[in-house]
Amino acid sequence: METDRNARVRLAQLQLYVNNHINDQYLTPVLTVIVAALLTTWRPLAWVVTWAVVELAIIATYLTCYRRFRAVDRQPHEEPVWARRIAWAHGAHMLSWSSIIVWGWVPGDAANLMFTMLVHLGLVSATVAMSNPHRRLLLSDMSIPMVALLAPPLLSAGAFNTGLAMLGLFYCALMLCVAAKIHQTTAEAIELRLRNEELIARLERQTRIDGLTGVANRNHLLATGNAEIRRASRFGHPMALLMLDIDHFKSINDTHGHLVGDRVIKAVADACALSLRDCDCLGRMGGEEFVAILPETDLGAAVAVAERLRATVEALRLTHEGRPLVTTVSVGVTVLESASEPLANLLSRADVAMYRAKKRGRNCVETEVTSRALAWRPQDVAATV
Ligand SMILES: Nc1nc2c(ncn2[C@@H]2O[C@H](COP(=O)(O)OP(=O)(O)OP(=O)(O)O)[C@@H](O)[C@H]2O)c(=O)[nH]1
Repeated sequence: METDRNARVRLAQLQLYVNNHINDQYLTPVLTVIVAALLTTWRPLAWVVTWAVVELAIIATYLTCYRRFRAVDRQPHEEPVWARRIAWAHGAHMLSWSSIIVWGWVPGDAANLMFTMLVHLGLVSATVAMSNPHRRLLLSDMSIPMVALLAPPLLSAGAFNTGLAMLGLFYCALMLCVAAKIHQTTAEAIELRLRNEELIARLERQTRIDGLTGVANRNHLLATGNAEIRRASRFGHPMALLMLDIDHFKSINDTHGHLVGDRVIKAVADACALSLRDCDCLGRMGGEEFVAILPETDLGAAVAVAERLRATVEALRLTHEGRPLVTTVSVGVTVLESASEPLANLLSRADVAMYRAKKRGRNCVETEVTSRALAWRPQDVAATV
């Protein structure tokens, strides 16, 4: 979990880095042209044009890499791969700019030296400002312009050049401290955000899920039921509702204790949830009573589902201390009978049916529909909406 969160923090740092750099598409081509124009003062036009063309191609490559990164659904374990790709793509850009030193610098020409140093001061500053979120990228981006900033004055003798090298060194040290601080702050902020997101997701889950069984709780079940009624009414589709109650549950509690009773409730919920479709919603109404909302299901299909659930629970072979726990359910079935019918009506009909099943001897399925159900056809609604 902790390793996963670390990978997610680094992934978020990569995201920040890419977001920071995505506007390079407007800035870097313009800067390339301006710097190239200035370089023509010292170097032959053909060299400068070649450099500018190569640099523009490198910019296009790393921007493509960023766009891909933003377009895909990234998983935490892929972070090192993306970090490497992005570091290479942007590192090439930094190398290209730093190459100005190799061929653009004219030894002994102070104005030219100041120009190349200024370019690299700018690169180091921008790198700190934009690359700080991610250690790997900071390294790949910063080390090249830093070397390029310090190398030229060091290569020339004299107090002036030594002074410039010292200044450059001081500036780089300062920027490294600033980068470390920003890195720490952003990492903390990202980690806090991720923890908050996890917490919110857990809280949201808790408001929907029944703590004992893991199926929907009463509130979520009722909300889903109402939403499914609206959808079924709007499109004129059928919808069914089942009510399941564990038989003689009180005697399980009384004989084996509440903890065993809880285990039985959980086992029944698990078995029923596994037997339903993904689009169905199984919820615990309370105690040992469950309700299943079945979208796109007419009465015949709903009875078949109810029978399947009943048989599934009957087939459970639960034991406690070597003794079998006989577990069965009685199921009441009903369907949506008219457009926008209140959920309470369906619950009440399913309840009536379920109690009829109890009276019939339990471990069976009963249905309850009123005569209006026979008159109402789903397609009538579809034709009028
Ligand atoms: N272990 C446990 N027991 C619960 C829970 N909620 C309700 N109960 C108990 O479940 C029992 C339900 O019993 P009754 O409603 O009388 O029904 P029954 O014994 O299942 O009998 P029939 O429904 O008529 O088959 C009661 O004793 C409740 O205290 C729970 O979350 N865990």
